[in-house]
Formats: sequence, structure tokens, C-alpha cells
Amino acid sequence: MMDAHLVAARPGFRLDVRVTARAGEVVALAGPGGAGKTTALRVLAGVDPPCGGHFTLDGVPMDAWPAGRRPVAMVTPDPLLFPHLTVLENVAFGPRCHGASRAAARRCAAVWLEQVGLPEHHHTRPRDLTPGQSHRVALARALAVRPRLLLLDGPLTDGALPRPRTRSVLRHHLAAFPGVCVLTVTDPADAASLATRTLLLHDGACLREETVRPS
Ligand SMILES: Nc1ncnc2c1ncn2[C@@H]1O[C@H](COP(=O)(O)OP(=O)(O)OP(=O)(O)O)[C@@H](O)[C@H]1O
Repeated sequence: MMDAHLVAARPGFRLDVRVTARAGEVVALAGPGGAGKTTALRVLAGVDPPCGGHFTLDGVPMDAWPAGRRPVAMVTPDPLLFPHLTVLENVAFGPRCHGASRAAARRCAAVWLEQVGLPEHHHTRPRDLTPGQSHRVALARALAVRPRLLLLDGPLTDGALPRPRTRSVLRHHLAAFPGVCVLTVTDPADAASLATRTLLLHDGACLREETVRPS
């Protein structure tokens, strides 16, 4: 269960949005550019400081937890893979940071690369991946740490894969994901194919909340 009241301030902009979700729910933050979608994810991830509100996951207050210690994984539009590591090492990095042995982390990474359809790319360097493959590696890297909250910023906007293909890959993983997922979309129609619930944001506030389908 996630319970968040996200309050953040930037010059000329204030975010003030309440987001609650149960495990298994996929919440889409929809809205035009500048609505505050990415800022909301960044506050949840712990990379942008809030200036009020609260955030609990399964009853545990997260506000004081640094980004690296939160059971939260975020996939950004730029996949931000480590260029000097292979694909397998990129995905194994998270489990290693969470205390897995080198061998266990590599086994875990191999499983997730298989899951995202890239089993033959263990030794590939990020520079040799297509943009679509890079995004799938980033998704594998996020899922490999078994986060309780998965944040996907603009998963349909990269244009690297045909959108129906990206949608079906994401739908498959989100259906099996046991935690809460919060993702961002510009077009609310995109939310319908992925989310169980949509919050329509405008200028930092939630204009409307819609249940798309029961989780
Ligand atoms: N690093 C930053 N420094 C200052 N202001 C910022 C920064 N990042 C975003 N903003 C401002 O915060 C507001 C919300 O931006 P945000 O990126 O959260 O919106 P968004 O809904 O995700 O937009 P988009 O769909 O274009 O990514 C905007 O007014 C934006 O200009």
C-alpha cells in the first residue's frame, strides 16, 4: 500500500497531489508538459526533496530515506545505463548493491534479461544497443531489485519501439508486478491500455481521478 501526498516547489510551479495505491495497482499520472508528472515521480524516488506532505510504503514513512535505500526503482526516458559495464553487469548492479553475491546477482540479471527478451545480449555494451533495447535493459535493471514501487517516466514516449509492441511488453510485466507502479503519460488515452487508475494532472494539481479497470 502506498500513501503519498506529494508537495514540491520550483520557481513558478508548485506540485500538490495525493496518490494512494494498493499492491498490484498501476496508477497513471497523465497530463500535458509541465503538469508536474516527472516531479511527482522524482519526489517518490527521493531524488527531489519535497517541501511538505508525506509518503509511506506499506505503512513505513519513506520521507527520511535517501533515494538509494528506498525500495523504489525508476526508469527514466534516458535509460542512463553505465557505459563501461556490459548489459549483464548493468542489470546485476542493483542486486549487488542490495547485498547479493556476484554470482547470484549475475544469475538474477540473466533471468531478467530473458524476461525482457534480451538473453543474447549479456556481453553487449550499452553503446551497441538500439534505443528500444536500452529501454528494455533499464526495465530489467529496475525489476531486478524487486522494488515495492516501480516508477516509469514516459514509458511510451521514446518512440524506439512501435507503441503497440512497447505497450504489450509493459502490460506483460506490469500484470506480473506484485508492487505498486506509477507511470507517466502525456495522452490520457495511453493510460487506458496500461493503468488501473488515472490521475489527470494540470499545473501541479490533480484535476480528475478515473478508475480504468479494477486491479
Ligand atoms: N530541474 C528543474 N528546475 C526548475 N524547474 C523545473 C525543473 N524540472 C522541471 N521544472 C519545472 O517544473 C514544472 C513541472 O515540470 P515536470 O517536468 O514535472 O512536468 P511534466 O508533467 O513531467 O512535463 P513533461 O511531460 O514535459 O515531462 C514545470 O514548470 C517545469 O518547467
